[in-house]
Amino acid sequence: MCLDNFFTSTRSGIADLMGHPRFEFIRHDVTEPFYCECDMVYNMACPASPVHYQWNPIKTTKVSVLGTINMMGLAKRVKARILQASTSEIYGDPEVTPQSEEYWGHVNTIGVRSCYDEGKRVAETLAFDYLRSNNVDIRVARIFNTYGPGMHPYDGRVVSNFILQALHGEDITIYGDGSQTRSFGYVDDTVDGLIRLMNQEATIGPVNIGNPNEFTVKELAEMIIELTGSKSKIVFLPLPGDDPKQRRPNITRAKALLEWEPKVQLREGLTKTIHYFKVPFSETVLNRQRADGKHHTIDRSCMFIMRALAS
Ligand SMILES: O=C(O)[C@H]1O[C@H](OP(=O)(O)OP(=O)(O)OC[C@H]2O[C@@H](n3ccc(=O)[nH]c3=O)[C@H](O)[C@@H]2O)[C@H](O)[C@@H](O)[C@@H]1O
Repeated sequence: MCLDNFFTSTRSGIADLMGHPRFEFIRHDVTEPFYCECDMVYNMACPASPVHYQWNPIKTTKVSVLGTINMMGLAKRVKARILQASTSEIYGDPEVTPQSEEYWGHVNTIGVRSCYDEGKRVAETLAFDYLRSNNVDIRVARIFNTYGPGMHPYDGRVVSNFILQALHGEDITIYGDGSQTRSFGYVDDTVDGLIRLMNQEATIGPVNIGNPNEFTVKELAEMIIELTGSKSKIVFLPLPGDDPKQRRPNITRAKALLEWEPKVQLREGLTKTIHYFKVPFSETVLNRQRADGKHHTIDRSCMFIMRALAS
């Protein structure tokens, strides 16, 4: 069963699953309670791109707070195991590197990113309080900068922005001087890590799920220009408020307890992602529709809103 309100996604993302006998889609916003029978809940709900989550920051906080309360309540009622998707952003602008799960973070409570960072921190607190108060069977994953095929072209995050700019021959927009670092995790590795965390008994978390290989944003831009063979030029724009200077996971816990580590490194992952973006978005959707012989409504207005938000 999949719940989504399509705030940052489109129907095309699940088009190939529609009609599958073991897949059920329900349009729902997790800030409202939800009732069903289930064994496991993955609470992944929340806009994750800074452009999206800052667009309606109060709603972003509501998703992390009310949404987590509603999903924890569901897990409590039906005695389901629940995995809460947390984020590297709970470490804020970290003063230690790499970031291990013991680090409490360095977060601005009143900045433009606080709705997401503090919202996700409260979501972790709620998960552990539901465990302590109601014995809910929780798992908490801290996900680091995931990218890959399936991303919305106008997601607004750095990987999709740079690839689209490179493919269209537009300027590559580096915010700041490009010396800030990120550690990019390929989507298949992230999904594998989340499923392993859900399906084991050794730890409830929090567990960092990310690739410890760290790159500057400028290195990322140069790699994407090289892999696409683009003639795009790099331009430098102002750095957004509270943008973290460095981010790199310590994954000792995931290695030891989940026997997990990333398999796909950045160059390979980017190559697959570039290939995905080379097929025009609408064509990808149409191909999927042709493949399963069904017609699915494409929420085109969403694409245009995303483009406006990202610009
Ligand atoms: O994935 C994570 O661990 C978390 O961090 C991300 O935040 P951020 O790392 O800032 O994500 P991006 O928007 O992709 O930015 C990465 C870096 O690239 C820079 N950037 C972004 C976009 C762009 O066009 N140019 C550019 O230089 C940003 O300023 C930032 O320094 C997102 O908030 C979440 O997806 C997530 O929870």
